[in-house]
Amino acid sequence: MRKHIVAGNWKMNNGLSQTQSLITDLKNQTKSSDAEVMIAPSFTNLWSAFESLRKSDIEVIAQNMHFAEDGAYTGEVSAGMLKSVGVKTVILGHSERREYFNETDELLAKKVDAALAKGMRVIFCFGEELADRKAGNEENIVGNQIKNALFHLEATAFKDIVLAYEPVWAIGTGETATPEQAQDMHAFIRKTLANKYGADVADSVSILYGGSVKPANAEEIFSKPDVDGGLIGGASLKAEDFFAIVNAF
Ligand SMILES: O=C(CO)COP(=O)(O)O
Repeated sequence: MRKHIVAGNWKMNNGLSQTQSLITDLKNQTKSSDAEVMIAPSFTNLWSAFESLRKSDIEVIAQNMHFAEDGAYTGEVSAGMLKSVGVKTVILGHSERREYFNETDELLAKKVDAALAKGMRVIFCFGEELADRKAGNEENIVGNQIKNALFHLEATAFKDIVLAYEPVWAIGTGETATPEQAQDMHAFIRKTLANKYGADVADSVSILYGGSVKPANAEEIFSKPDVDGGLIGGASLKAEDFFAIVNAF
């Protein structure tokens, strides 16, 4: 059985006191689904979030990392640093990193390798832009993003990989992929994995959908057979909304 996962990507939101109050609110929520729950606060709040959630089953994860072990990379954070504050999972390849920080497939391949080498789990994000979808080119774009950053890996590496399909046109826009569009793309992603690594690997990898998931649409999206969870932006900043989504499974 593939894992159901709901992860909140807080992006560049919440200072220390807001982080602590949101975590208090999260701890007051009741989980009634089998989904693994994760939150990704900013780097500055990882340690305090980890400490506050030590006894909870909400995992604290990071939004990004550098590929180098350490050294002269001003402003960057390594896998080792993340592990030193209890973080075991990192989001890589978010479209905002690709767009605003010029992260390429080639760079992301190095980051994936660095994270896996440290024994971390990776939530690897990708997705097409609106123009790609309008041109009917979305499968090509997504297929290449996956191949270029991940297909140098051995099959065994996929036990530590979670995929997140986030169509850029649906992020923060209020526009969601329809459940059918999400299902079609997730099925394509699984087929792409199966062609390279075989059905066993393809069937074992959780594929999350991200892009304007809200309490009102989560249940329908999560009901699709190849949608194994969600990567949630805006709606993860309110504990009640986030748990309504967690409990949509
Ligand atoms: O980018 C996202 C999660 O990583 C999605 O953001 P929204 O849920 O705000 O559209």
